[in-house]
Amino acid sequence: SSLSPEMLMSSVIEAEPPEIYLMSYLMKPFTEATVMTSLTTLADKELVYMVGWAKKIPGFVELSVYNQVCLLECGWLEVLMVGLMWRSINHPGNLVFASDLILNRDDGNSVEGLLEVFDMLLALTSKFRELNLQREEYLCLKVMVLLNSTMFPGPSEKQEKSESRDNLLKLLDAITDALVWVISKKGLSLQQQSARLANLLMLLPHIRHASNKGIEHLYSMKCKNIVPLRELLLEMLHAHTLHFPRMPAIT
Ligand SMILES: Cc1cc(O)cc2c1CC(c1ccc(O)cc1)=C2c1ccccc1
Repeated sequence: SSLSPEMLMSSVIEAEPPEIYLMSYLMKPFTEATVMTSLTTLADKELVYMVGWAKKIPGFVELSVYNQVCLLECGWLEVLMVGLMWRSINHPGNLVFASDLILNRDDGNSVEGLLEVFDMLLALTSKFRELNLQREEYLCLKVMVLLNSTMFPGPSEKQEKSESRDNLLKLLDAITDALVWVISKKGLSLQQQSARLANLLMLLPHIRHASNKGIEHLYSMKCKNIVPLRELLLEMLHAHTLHFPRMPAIT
């Protein structure tokens, strides 16, 4: 079923989760524990919405459950960070985790090791701003980081064609076509369109790098027992510490 870029785009716009609030006022001065606990509380709420969001991406639920789980376990922090950077795009120097949880660079100093990752996120957000990233481009990138978060083993010498892997490749092509279509609507020359596509795609390795640094840092926080991670987050974090993709006991 060939999905047109317009149809995929309208489904992705529809799928967007509502704005999340922290709903518990973070007292200054921030401590390691209060900052990390606030981020954890917020992320926990966002992760629940993220599963529903993913399932509204046309074709996602047609993937094998194993592939759906792998993509979410591998890409969840990249997806959260793309959303964070979008919310922060018009707030230079700040990270708008939520409208009631806005942290600046100095707040990153309150948690050991956090400043390094904050600076990556602030630099990436500045790049989004410089590029004048549009909402539909942002929505495509967010779907892309999820679908591109892990490679599935290609057809080895065995002839079995994993249908789910092919479906994922089709989905990646569809979201790429949607991004190309969104960029083509801006009236740029063909050369400028391909340059813009390249500029947007060149952000993906940096988003992955920030996510990997974030996972590392979050894991260090967990080991120091600074932040009470709820079971969902523990599972998501645990998946990154295992070797990917792990074979589940049951699919
Ligand atoms: C930079 C950094 C370092 C770190 O150790 C942890 C996190 C982050 C960012 C971040 C985050 C949270 C919500 C968002 O919407 C977007 C990013 C988290 C975080 C914290 C707890 C649970 C899950 C994720």
